[in-house]
Amino acid sequence: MSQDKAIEFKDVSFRTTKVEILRDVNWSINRGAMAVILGPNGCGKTTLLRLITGYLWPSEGSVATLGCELGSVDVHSLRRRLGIVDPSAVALLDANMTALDVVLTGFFGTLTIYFDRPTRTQVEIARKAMHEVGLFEKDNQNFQTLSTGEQRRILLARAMVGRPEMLILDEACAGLDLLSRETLLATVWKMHSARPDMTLLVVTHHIEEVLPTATDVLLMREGKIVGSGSPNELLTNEPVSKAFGCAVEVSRIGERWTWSVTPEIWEGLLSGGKAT
Ligand SMILES: Nc1ncnc2c1ncn2[C@@H]1O[C@H](COP(=O)(O)OP(=O)(O)OP(=O)(O)O)[C@@H](O)[C@H]1O
Repeated sequence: MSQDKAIEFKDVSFRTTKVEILRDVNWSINRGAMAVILGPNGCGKTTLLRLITGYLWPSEGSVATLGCELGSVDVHSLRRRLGIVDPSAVALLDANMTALDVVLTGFFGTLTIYFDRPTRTQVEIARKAMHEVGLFEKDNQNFQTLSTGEQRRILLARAMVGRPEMLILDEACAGLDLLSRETLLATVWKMHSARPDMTLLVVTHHIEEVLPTATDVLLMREGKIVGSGSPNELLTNEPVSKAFGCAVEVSRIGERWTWSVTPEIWEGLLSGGKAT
């Protein structure tokens, strides 16, 4: 285990009593990295994240997050060093909160603000975070009435108030239109540029969400690593097609990646046959 590493998986397998979900995962990223875990539905991304955040325990091997090995660390104090943007949390938030209240819950790791009394300094920090995500003037608006794109940026501000050493985006762009997605990505990119020591981990199944300055990519399929390396090495037709189980054309346009699938493989997809 190295203190320079933000994440370190060594020979990790994870299984329930019935199924093996991850097998032989060896992967590490340095602190300050901008990393992406990319893979299709069901490849094990959420399970990897639960191991990183200490909600699950490896069946074999070891997992270290921010230099702390699971098993020899208080996971609650570890989680305070992480900022997590998880859109599925929206459904769990107290419905009566303003946007500012939601940002303030980031200090307490809670889903409501009514049992906590934020200090004046915390309110100031929360307002600054709202400013940084471009939503300063929405402080008093009920969170549930914000657009989905605005809600995501508020969740980002919530994740940032505790000055996390690692920011984790868990499918943070899911359900966003192009402009909302790009606004969120641009905000995250700017935040990371202003905090080069902060590690950024983006978990996604969309190649378009790989940021221009990403340093590391982990490609997953069916609980196993298809490849890990730099975006230039990994984001090419062969490894991406292997990970996603169909023939994909990957293109780099400027500093971004995009992909497409030609209708020639549709027949194979519809008949449940070969799609590659
Ligand atoms: N508790 C469990 N019991 C049985 N199978 C499980 C359990 N948890 C996850 N799985 C299975 O493990 C595989 C990986 O699940 P996981 O949620 O990690 O994938 P994912 O890559 O995050 O998927 P998605 O992108 O759809 O969220 C899936 O096939 C899932 O059905």
